[in-house]
Amino acid sequence: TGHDWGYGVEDGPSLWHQNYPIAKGSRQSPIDILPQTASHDPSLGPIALKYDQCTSINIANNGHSVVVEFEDSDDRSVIQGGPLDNPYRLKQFHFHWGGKGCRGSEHTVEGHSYASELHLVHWNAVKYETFGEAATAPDGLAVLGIFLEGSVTDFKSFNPKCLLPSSLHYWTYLGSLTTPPLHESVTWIVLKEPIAVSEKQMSKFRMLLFTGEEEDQRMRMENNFRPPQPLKGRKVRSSN
Ligand SMILES: NS(=O)(=O)/N=C1/NCCO1
Ligand SMILES: [Zn+2]
Repeated sequence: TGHDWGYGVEDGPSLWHQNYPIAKGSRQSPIDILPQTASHDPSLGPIALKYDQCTSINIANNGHSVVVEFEDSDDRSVIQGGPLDNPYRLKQFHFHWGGKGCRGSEHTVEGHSYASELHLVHWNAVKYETFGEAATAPDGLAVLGIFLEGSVTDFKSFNPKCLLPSSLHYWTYLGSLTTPPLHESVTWIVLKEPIAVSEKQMSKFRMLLFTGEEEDQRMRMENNFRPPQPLKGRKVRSSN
């Protein structure tokens, strides 16, 4: 029941193509970002985040991550500017992390992984009626990726505004969802500066459980990240 995919040996990222052939597509995510190769594009303006009136609805363990859902019936929480032609509405945020140490992020920077990666998922409500419809359109989604690295500071609350680093410099490229159905509908915006989370907070993520096939099979939820995918000729652009 539930999803036909996971991060284990029997259902992990290398097998997803069996049920989701687009896994071998031409704009898959995540990728390994090479800062020297990213072309600096002066036409790329700053990204603007309006999360002040954000209204979270719930926080849930969906078996693959911990997800915080938002009210998306109006434009109270949007991202715009940068590579985006329209404002995109905040739908949810979730995390990917590793079992220990500094593996756990999905995007990597010159092969360097971070302990975790936060994804703020937004959809183009100007062009599409629902998140589901936007999720299958090439310009339907915009995901803001933020690296988390272990540090001794304590973790702030879940208000996305206070989760942001001081600099909003970013890399951007056209990619996909990193979890099935892997739709190639995402404009990725990955911030260059990581935010610091405490080891205590990281250990809390690691305590979240995957739901096993049999409810009594409580498997540990960790290493819920897809490895980098082929660039296939795509260009990664850099804000200033
Ligand atoms: N890891 S990801 O690309 O943000 N994947 C998803 N799936 C549903 C919403 O975001
Ligand atoms: Zn994600």
